[in-house]
Amino acid sequence: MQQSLLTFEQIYYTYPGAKKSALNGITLRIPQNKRCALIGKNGCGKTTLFSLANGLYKPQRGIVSWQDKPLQYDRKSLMKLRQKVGLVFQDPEQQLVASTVEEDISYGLCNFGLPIAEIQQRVSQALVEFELTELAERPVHHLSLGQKKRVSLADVMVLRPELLLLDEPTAYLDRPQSRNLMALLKKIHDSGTTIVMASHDLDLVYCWADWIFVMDEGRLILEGTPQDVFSQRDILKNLQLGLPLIYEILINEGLATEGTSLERFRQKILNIFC
Ligand SMILES: Nc1ncnc2c1ncn2[C@@H]1O[C@H](COP(=O)(O)OP(=O)(O)OP(=O)(O)O)[C@@H](O)[C@H]1O
Repeated sequence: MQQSLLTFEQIYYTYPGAKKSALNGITLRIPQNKRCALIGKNGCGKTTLFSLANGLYKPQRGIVSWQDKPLQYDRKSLMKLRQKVGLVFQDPEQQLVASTVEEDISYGLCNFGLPIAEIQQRVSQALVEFELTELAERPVHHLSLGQKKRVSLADVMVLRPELLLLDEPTAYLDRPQSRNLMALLKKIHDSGTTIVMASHDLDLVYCWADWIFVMDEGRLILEGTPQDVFSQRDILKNLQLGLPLIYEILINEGLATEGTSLERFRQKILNIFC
């Protein structure tokens, strides 16, 4: 059986003062080394689940475990967890804290108390990897949104997490920036990092993910390979999610049939776009 990195078991979470719970007994296992996508309507609980994954919130009921060990919520344990589970928020403004790009990338490493030489080495490497060297001295509030998103990803990746959670990473990015981001994610995944991406872009999800979770009203409704999930048209229609346009064209136009020929098309598209 595939090893799980992070496990949510029967998780319930209600925001303070809210009438309805955001998570309603969700059980979900994040498999190691996969490119996972989390999809679902606005407000179904994706961001909340991410916030529980790195201990930002604590469930009122249920257990979140890292490699089968229940999370501990004391400061030291949470620091350790956040080195392993990196969360990149949808809005980079929520993440950027320092005045310059270089300082921002070093912020987390300083918090973790790493030796200065190692901090400098990791920051220089991140500046190169994320093509931020020319922006190193720039104030973060002078950057474009796409540049801010790149910095927020660098902030997290510099800590070398084993699991990377990305909330709507391509939201507001233009096409070239989205493609650059996907190229970066490929490198990150190839280096052994498990990725979970919450996204409303079903075409991107269809091409990129090798495992998909479908949520609704704080629960997991479906999970599986892109083929497994998108062949469940009726369930997806009831959830008002629809299908990826690429998938619909391939099937409706008779260009591919569900099964191996469809998977071949998917792999081809993946090679072109991601
Ligand atoms: N800080 C908060 N206080 C109270 N309720 C909240 C808060 N944040 C989210 N919620 C509610 O919790 C539910 C789940 O929200 P969440 O942001 O997790 O959904 P989501 O799937 O990420 O949505 P989206 O696709 O729009 O980003 C929603 O009903 C939302 O209104």
